[in-house]
Amino acid sequence: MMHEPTVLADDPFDTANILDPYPFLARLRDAGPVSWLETTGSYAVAGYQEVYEVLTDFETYISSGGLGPRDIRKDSGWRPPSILESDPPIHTVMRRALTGVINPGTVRALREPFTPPAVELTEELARRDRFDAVTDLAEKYPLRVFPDAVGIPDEGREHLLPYGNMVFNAFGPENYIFQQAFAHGDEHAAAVMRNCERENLNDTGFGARIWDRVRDGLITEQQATLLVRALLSAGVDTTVFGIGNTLSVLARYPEAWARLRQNPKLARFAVDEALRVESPFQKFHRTVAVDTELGGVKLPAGAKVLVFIGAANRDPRKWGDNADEFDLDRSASGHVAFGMGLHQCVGQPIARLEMEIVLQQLLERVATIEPEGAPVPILHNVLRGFESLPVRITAA
Ligand SMILES: O=C(O)c1ccc(-n2ccnc2)cc1
Repeated sequence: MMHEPTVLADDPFDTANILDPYPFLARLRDAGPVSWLETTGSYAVAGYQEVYEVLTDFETYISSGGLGPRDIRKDSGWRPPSILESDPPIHTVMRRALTGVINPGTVRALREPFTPPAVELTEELARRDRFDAVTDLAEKYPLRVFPDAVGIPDEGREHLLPYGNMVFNAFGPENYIFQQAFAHGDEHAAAVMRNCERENLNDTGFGARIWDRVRDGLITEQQATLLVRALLSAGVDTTVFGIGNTLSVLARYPEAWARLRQNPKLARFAVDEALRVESPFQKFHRTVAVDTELGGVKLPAGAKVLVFIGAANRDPRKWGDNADEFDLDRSASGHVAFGMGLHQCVGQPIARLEMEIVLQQLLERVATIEPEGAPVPILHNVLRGFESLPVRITAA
């Protein structure tokens, strides 16, 4: 039988709930399958089962309304819609172009060029007894390897992180975090957009391969530009936080670190379990396409649904009573840190490769790692990560 959603006055985008999200997320899961958030004027799903349902039913919960609180079909967003803000059939063509370029086969070849920068960075850090795992490593490594993989010029790379910060904060409300991210937005956007044009891309990177699909007649020139923009929008911040979050978790589990040093092949499982516990991409919206019901609650067409990835990844009904804990023996498969279904992250082979390489190189050179003081969480509307993560280490 149908019932009203639980109404919550909590603001998921206020400072307290951003800096320490998990108590609020537990309350949200316990409030019922679907809640109504008065502060954002959207429904909310935080349980694994309901999040899985929303992500996989892409015809009821659509993406062309945008991932933010506003329906960009009505008042067009701040830029042309991306693959992320598209539904079939437009999405199908763009996704096919991207999976032809980025897939486990093409990404496997990146292990060779992606490894030396991780060796350099970790060798330098292992000579110290303390460092900041975010500013000294997580923020540096992706910028050493990913722009070259896309094939963009050297100049202008300093705009990549700030631009990604804008893009992701735009999936939240236009609060002061959003305003700060957009402070020099035009400059960042112009620099990034220049590097999406074919003439500014080299002939060997992912960018050129995407433009090849224009020549094949699969996508238009504008779609090629938007796909390269997607890579540059998403390919840096997400992996910076993925690396930082993985290290923030592992630094708190010394026995897991010791086991990983004995068996570095477990790095892949450690990355998945860390992404489940501290998901970089915490939340985003979907838009209800047709009147529907979920968890006994009626959802009218046009409504926005805030999908709490980070809450689903810690749902005790899915993961058990120690869901908030890192457990190297848990199978984290099925976690939704990379989404699920039609829009599941096409960049995940690259993200996984970067996180595994950094972790494996650090494991080789660092015998023990532990937090040195409290990490500083970043104030961000939808990403979970740290501005600073001071650690103390002993060299191997
Ligand atoms: O086209 C864009 O702007 C865009 C595309 C993809 C992402 N994304 C988010 C998480 N993984 C990828 C973000 C932005």
